[in-house]
Amino acid sequence: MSASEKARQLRSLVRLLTDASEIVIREWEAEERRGRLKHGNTIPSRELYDARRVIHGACDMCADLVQDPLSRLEEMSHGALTLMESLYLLVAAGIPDILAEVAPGEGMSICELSHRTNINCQKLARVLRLLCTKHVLSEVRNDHFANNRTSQYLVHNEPAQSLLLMNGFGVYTKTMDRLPSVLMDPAKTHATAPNQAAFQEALGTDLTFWEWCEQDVRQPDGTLQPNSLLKTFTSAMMATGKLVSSSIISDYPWAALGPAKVVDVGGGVGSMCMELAAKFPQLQFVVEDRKPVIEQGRNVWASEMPQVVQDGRIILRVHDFFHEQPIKGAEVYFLRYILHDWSDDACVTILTRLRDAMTASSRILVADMVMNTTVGSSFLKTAPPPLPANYGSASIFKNMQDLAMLALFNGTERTPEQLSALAARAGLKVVKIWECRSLVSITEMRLS
Ligand SMILES: C[S@@+](CC[C@H](N)C(=O)[O-])C[C@H]1O[C@@H](n2cnc3c(N)ncnc32)[C@H](O)[C@@H]1O
Repeated sequence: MSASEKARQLRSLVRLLTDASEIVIREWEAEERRGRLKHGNTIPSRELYDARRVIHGACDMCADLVQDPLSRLEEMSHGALTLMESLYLLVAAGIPDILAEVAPGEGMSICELSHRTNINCQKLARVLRLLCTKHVLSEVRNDHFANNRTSQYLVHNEPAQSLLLMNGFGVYTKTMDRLPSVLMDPAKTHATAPNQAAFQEALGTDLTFWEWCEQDVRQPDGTLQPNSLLKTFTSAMMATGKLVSSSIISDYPWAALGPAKVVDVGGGVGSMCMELAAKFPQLQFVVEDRKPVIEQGRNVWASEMPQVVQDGRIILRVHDFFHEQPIKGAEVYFLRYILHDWSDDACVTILTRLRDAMTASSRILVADMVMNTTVGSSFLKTAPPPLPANYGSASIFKNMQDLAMLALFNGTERTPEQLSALAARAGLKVVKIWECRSLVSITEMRLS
């Protein structure tokens, strides 16, 4: 790229940053006038949502433009694992909760933190300083650390803490470590089965991730106990679900469905339906999943939403989504975080079972990440140039999740075109992609 091209690009990015920043500042001021404190997971306006994406993508593109390529590559190559493990240590040692005991302006001395966590003082300081450099924590004066806006979010927040613990668990790091060798192995590179992924190579098992998680683990005293990863995973799913559920509720016209039946296929314990039930009293729900999950779900609903159970608005039933769908003609068949776990052929079977149960007024709502490429898609909003069509780094988490699905299950996050192709193979058509103000969008499918 010539000097003048680089200059043009840098100036354009800075203009984007300036304009988007003004939008963010206006929204902050409006919030302050309304006297409400905004937390990270409330729903932003469309304008604010897009401005955030622009700032995120443009900052990284500016860095790419001005940074030396080798230092950038070196930073990325070291960065992910080091950051992941530092975040893991932060949470595993309980540091955000400990720091919540002191005034943010004062902070806590590293000696006190070392005493409370039993971690060597100098070594702990180095880990915390890496997180300060990444703006996750603050060093308010020499050797004194305090929570900031980001680490404060973790304080006594078990689901959010579980998310960071889960990623730092050996299972995930070992699995990602085996991904390159599995992709380069001619015998394994084309595998699509959920028990022939990097996960099986890493853990030396033939079981799928789900089966492995549900196996009891022998303890040092010889007793068998449930795998602790399962509990952490369920809690982490709650944190991820919470991040996206408000946008799923706000960005699809649920109220217009009236007294409709929603079948949550592979619905887990039914956490999404709980949120919908609280908001839309006319809706009726069926949550379907595997037996151990449904048993857990019955307890959760009895304690959290007993009135909905008594009113007969919720049915929890054991159902394998590869078999005939027994609830015929429901208005909505909802699939959140299901298709991304499975290969195309498996997804076509899941969708075909639903197609066979649908009538003209039924729809399938797929709530998954919808991937955009840097080149763009006619189904999705395109970022302003010179950003790539998918807003660049603002979408990087989607690509990371996509590779996590590949490594764990041979699963995939899909583009609109790939979702349309799946729908067509199952005798369905995509009628609309509802772009939600979160990482997950809703793809609506009808009978074709
Ligand atoms: C990633 S979780 C998503 C759960 C829920 N939809 C949500 O958004 O919280 C995938 C779910 O699929 C369920 N599942 C896996 N295989 C299944 C099958 N063959 N039939 C029904 N449910 C299945 C799992 O038990 C799990 O609850």
